[in-house]
Amino acid sequence: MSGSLQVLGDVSRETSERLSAYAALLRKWNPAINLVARSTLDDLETRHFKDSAQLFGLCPTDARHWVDLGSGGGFPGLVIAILARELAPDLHVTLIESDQRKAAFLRTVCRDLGVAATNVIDSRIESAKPQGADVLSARALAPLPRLLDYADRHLAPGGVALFPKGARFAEELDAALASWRFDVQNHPSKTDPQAVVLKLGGIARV
Ligand SMILES: C[S@@+](CC[C@H](N)C(=O)[O-])C[C@H]1O[C@@H](n2cnc3c(N)ncnc32)[C@H](O)[C@@H]1O
Repeated sequence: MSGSLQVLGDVSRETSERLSAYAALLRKWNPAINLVARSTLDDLETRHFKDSAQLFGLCPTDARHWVDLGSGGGFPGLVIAILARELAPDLHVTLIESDQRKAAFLRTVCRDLGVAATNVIDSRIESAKPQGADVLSARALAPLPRLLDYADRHLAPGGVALFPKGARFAEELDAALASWRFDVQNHPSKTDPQAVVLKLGGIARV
């Protein structure tokens, strides 16, 4: 992994080495448990690492608990945890992933890379204890209305949700507004011209 994640500016050599070690473990485990689509392995850095890292810049400075839902191979949550180790040492990261083999992978990466302030919950989002997150993220998990049900369970009052979405994000926002009200900012994706990162606050049922 290059020392500059571009979307973030420079990271230290130690962080860059941790990200590279994570990428190596991902390549090793991927054939067995399909952590990311094989077609994306040639472009891991942009498709997964930079795509995840861009969310870090949207994190409120006073956030203490970031919860990533349906983390899969660790995107975006585990990239955030690795960056936080250097850039936001007071930020604790929780990864919720119900697939036991993927959860085992996430724990292995955290242990091998010394990413200590990270907790992996290997249960379903719907049954995990409410997390009181300051920041909630989920990539490629569910349509926005379902993500808002999850936010209702796991977000603290005043917390924000960061949801990367594709070109049809406006339709998802319309569908969600039938049952929810929220403030929304659309941040153009730094890795995909069709995509956005939705930043939602003030989430409440209509
Ligand atoms: C399409 S993958 C996306 C993984 C990752 N966020 C990414 O962008 O690469 C969705 C992941 O969410 C997990 N998942 C789906 N529904 C879940 C639920 N209700 N509770 C916990 N994990 C769930 C799946 O096991 C899978 O690993």
